[in-house]
Amino acid sequence: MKIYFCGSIRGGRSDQQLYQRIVNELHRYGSVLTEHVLCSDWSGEEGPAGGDRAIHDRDLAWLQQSDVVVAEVTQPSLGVGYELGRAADMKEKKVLCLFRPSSGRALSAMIRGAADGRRLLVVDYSEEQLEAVLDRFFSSLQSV
Ligand SMILES: O=c1[nH]c(=O)n([C@H]2C[C@H](O)[C@@H](COP(=O)(O)O)O2)cc1CO
Repeated sequence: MKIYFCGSIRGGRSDQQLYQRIVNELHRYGSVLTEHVLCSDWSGEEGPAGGDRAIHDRDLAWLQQSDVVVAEVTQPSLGVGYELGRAADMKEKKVLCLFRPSSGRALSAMIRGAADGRRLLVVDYSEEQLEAVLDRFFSSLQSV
């Protein structure tokens, strides 16, 4: 299973340690195409030659190839919102958005309002529930 993980980079890195935990968990279910989201530099990766254009084109190709998309959406990020919008337009792409209400933020209506309970899910969770939430999501894929 190819998993495309989305998390904020230039949108802000305050959840970086949580992204690490999520990616570690995701390894139990498949290969994670976007490990570089864990990069420590807020401005993004050192980057492939070709700069932002190359990052965009490479990521969209990975998004196409992926079986599922898992996004941590608590830290608002233009890039993550864009990836989710593109994924929503890809037929039969399963998308899980993870949001922590304890952040005190309100998730964009354009993400929460896109949830259809089937192909695109938004799950409100707390960090202690992470493993159980992922387990439920990936088990539900097997039963499809
Ligand atoms: O260097 C990068 N590499 C990269 O793959 N991305 C992608 C993956 C992340 O899920 C998302 C983060 O977007 P943003 O940087 O706008 O927060 O965009 C974003 C950047 C920097 O914008």
